[in-house]
Amino acid sequence: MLNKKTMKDIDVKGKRVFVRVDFNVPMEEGHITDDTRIRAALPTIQYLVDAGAKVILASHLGRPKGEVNEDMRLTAVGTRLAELIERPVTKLDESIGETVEAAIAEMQEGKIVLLENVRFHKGEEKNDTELAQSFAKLADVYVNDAFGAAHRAHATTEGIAKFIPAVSGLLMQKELDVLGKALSNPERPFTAIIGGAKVKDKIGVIENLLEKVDHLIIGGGLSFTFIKALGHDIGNSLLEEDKIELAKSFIDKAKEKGVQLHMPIDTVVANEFSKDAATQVVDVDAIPAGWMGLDIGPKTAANYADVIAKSKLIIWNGPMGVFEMEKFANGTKTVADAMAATEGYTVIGGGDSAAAVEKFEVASKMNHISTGGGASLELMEGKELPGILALNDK
Ligand SMILES: Nc1ncnc2c1ncn2[C@@H]1O[C@H](COP(=O)(O)OP(=O)(O)O)[C@@H](O)[C@H]1O
Ligand SMILES: O=C(OP(=O)(O)O)[C@H](O)COP(=O)(O)O
Repeated sequence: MLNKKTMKDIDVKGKRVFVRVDFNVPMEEGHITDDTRIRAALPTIQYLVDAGAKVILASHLGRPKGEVNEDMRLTAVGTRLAELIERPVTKLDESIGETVEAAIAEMQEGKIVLLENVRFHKGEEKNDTELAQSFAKLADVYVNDAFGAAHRAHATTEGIAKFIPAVSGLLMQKELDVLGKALSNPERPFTAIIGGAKVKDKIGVIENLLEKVDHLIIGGGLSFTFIKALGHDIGNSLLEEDKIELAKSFIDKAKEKGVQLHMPIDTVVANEFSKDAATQVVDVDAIPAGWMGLDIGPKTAANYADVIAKSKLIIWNGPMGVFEMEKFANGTKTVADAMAATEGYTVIGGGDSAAAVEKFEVASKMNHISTGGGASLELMEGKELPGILALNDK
């Protein structure tokens, strides 16, 4: 990997170690529906515990926008972590301040404290220097193991590294090793599949991907901005109005670059966003007014499966539809099954795509399941991630 110091390059015994993890796990009604990200951080935490460090864990959960949000507390995460690591985890209700400092002052070697959601502070996402210093004050060393948030320059992912020695964790290293190898000289045909709902985050990524891939497959909520760009009505489907022109330019750029851009030709539409909605399959030029597209249609799914079958490297980020609801799960399932069956090297990026392959019981058939969606995409684009850049050089 990069020439950055890792946890193993430094002595952590007796030290207070601030570990930024990505415990941004999917939750439903207070319950964790997929604990992959917690499991993925266990080797780092176990290593530090065994080495006699005082382990201070910090993470975000969701997007609380700088305010305390009762539904986004890390309490359930702390409970699950304690079960998985088979040790007590002291979950605090704050991430900075006197109570936190007092709790840390009492810690013995090998003990684990979990701070509250760091995004309850406005300064976190703004990478506020004062907040970063408040975090830095809690510890002697900083370990960044939050690969999933490494593309964010926030106080706990970037700012803090300016104030105390900063190194990478084991998960961070593993992700960079595997993805780095796959991307440095990709086997071709190289296919990227982009779906999901974070249109704003992902649409820009597409431009850079057009420089790298042979096939680009578009699905999920994202695809409707493209369908609109082709001049079709999309009813109540997800739309990023101010990105329509950009989507048009991507369609042109794909032609110029000789990239095969695959977009939905049919879609499953619903009369409301609900698991009990009425549904019908229509071509993308026939979406009825008032209906919304919540999955790719069967013709589209079959096309995508063909492309996946003939690719040598496939990176998948974001589900093809609202796979959490059975009526809209087929497109994502077809793609997951095609990924499981292909002889190409398969990489899954992102919380929801990882959850989807778990749900469809094909996780063990994938070559690598990354804990980072946006982060793996940015890496794929050739961008340098701020959370990694900020770490100390070897
Ligand atoms: N057509 C669609 N309309 C609305 N939401 C969608 C659609 N397709 C997929 N989604 C939703 O997108 C979410 C995942 O998006 P995102 O967070 O971008 O993916 P990831 O976590 O894999 O990066 C899922 O919860 C899924 O229900
Ligand atoms: O879930 C995450 O990103 P991902 O959905 O792109 O994998 C990370 O925890 C980052 O979260 P953010 O996109 O709210 O900064």
